[in-house]
Amino acid sequence: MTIREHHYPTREALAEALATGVAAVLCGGIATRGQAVLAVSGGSTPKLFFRTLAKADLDWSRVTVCLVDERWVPETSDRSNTRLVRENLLTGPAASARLEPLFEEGASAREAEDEVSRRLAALPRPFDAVILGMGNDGHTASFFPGADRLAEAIDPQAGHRVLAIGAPGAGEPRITLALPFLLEARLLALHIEGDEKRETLQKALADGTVAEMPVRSVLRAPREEPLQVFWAP
Ligand SMILES: O=C(O)[C@H](O)[C@@H](O)[C@H](O)[C@H](O)COP(=O)(O)O
Repeated sequence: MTIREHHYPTREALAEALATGVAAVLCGGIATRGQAVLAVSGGSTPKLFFRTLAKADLDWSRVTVCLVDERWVPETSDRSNTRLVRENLLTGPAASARLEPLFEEGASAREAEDEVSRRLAALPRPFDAVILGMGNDGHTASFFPGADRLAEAIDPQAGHRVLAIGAPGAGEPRITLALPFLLEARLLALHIEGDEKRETLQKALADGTVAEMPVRSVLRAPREEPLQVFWAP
């Protein structure tokens, strides 16, 4: 896939630009099919982007937000990506968006997989926008090096929408959208910040295996539309 890099002098400028781009895509989805779906990543990077996007002037009641991946912890945990989205994105005008969480109380990630998959099946496809993050170990979504179900998660033939996944570097068990589902998105973006992540991306773009740096499964995927990389120092 073609990679288009957008560099900004500050994280604030990046957040403004990414929020403007995502809001435009969501407006387009609402205009053409009456609703829009946005899948976002968790972790520490997206907070400022979420707070900026939350102020966008669009009909949020027609937007569904879901996560690219989730750590299998309840929303009371400060590791919960759902909590991060609720507290930073679903605020102000965006509070009227619908949240489709990946977590199910009282079940393991593996037990909840079918039910979460059924809930996701009810969402319009392709998603309007998918915003990925990346770790310095070369993971994106919950496609971690050494993950127990990495092959299934990135295999277009496996037929998963979502799957439970575990890896030594992942902390708690996780659930992640599968690669083919992510690749369908109208806007596919990778949001990274700092010199270390820029170097990680350069390394991922060079030769090497997908198992070693699973973000390569995205970078090397056959997709006509480019991957939009947003970076700031
Ligand atoms: O739940 C998560 O951990 C993610 O969705 C994950 O894929 C994230 O995007 C990267 O780990 C980057 O995380 P940071 O922004 O914290 O560096």
